[in-house]
Amino acid sequence: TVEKFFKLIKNACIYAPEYIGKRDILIAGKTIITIEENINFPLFDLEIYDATGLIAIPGLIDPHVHITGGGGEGGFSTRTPELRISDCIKNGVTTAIGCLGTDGITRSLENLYAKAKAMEEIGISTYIYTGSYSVPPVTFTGSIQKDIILIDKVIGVGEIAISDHRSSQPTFEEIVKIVADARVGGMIAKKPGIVNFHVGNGERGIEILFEIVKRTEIPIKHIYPTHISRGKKLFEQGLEFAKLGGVIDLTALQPEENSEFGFNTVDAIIQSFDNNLIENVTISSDGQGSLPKFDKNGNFVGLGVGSVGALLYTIKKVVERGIKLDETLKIATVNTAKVFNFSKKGRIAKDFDADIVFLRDWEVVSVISRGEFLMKDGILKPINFE
Ligand SMILES: CC(C)C[C@H](NC(=O)C[C@H](N)C(=O)O)C(=O)O
Ligand SMILES: [Zn+2]
Ligand SMILES: [Zn+2]
Repeated sequence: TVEKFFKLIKNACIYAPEYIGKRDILIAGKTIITIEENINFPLFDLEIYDATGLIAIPGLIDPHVHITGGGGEGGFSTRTPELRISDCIKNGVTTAIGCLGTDGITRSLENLYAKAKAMEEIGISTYIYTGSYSVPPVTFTGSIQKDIILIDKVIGVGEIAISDHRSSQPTFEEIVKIVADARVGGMIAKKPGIVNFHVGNGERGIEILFEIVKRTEIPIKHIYPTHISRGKKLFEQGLEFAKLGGVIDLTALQPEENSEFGFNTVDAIIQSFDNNLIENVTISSDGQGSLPKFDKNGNFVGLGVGSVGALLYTIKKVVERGIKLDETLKIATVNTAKVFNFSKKGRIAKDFDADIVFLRDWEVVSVISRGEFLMKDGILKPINFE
């Protein structure tokens, strides 16, 4: 079916993320052109979608996804599967940033780039980090600045591992040069130049990141640490980082994880609200990344694999704890868009990309990405081999 240029969404209950109530939305091509109480355009050859009874939220932005798979920390048979693009659509993720992890040898940046382009061909907006866990980072061109300046999808470096037994044990000098290169490369290419740091369970936590802020002229916005809710002490450090104006990324609670065991991302998000720091918090899924799994007593029981469904699942869990949906949505929409200067993403608003997810009781019913239905009333757009 050929997509109509004009689409009229009728009577959606909109969380933009702020709650604006029942509205009609007119879409032209990839863009939202107006949102009003009642839009009647009988003149145009347009598609009308009746969203009565549905909640509309902005397409979710997932800033850390192992789109070509990751893992391998338990040997070759523990290398995790690459992302199924339909998983993004079914879970309301319309923008994703791809990364490599521990294994920067059998996983390649070229493959990461190709997968990001595949997702884009289907209709998901994608970007990638150059590098992987290790320092010096693996690159396309041999230079971080060249990668950022010459390869359009590269918007920064990540996930660079610190305070982790699997890191390269990078020195301050090595780390600060990566952030410096990301900043200058980003300036020249008009990109955010973000360094996404993987923070492990090590005692040092994000000490080295505070040092960069303290000892150099580099603005804190280039430093974007993730997994910050993996431990209580690290999260407390994270709140201090947020108080300096930094943004901390929390790995979302995975759909099969219960939020009752120990300190977890839902607790961390609630605590961020209580400290009035929610504007400085985002969540990411670590989708297709390997996740150490623990049983109800916290014993390691093997490796799980992250799911992009963790974003919506975490938002639901936070709302069930009493935080309003319009507040909670920020951590996977506008806050994330701000980190990366995505000026047209993260909001249901005039002139923004038409990235809209329709929910009924937390079930994703329909997804529009860049003005195109990728799923309509439960029916997915055909995706090769999926
Ligand atoms: C935050 C915790 C739970 C998961 C986290 N995952 C990764 O960093 C990705 C993984 N190493 C891969 O390369 O696929 C971890 O292992 O620490
Ligand atoms: Zn990681
Ligand atoms: Zn990861």
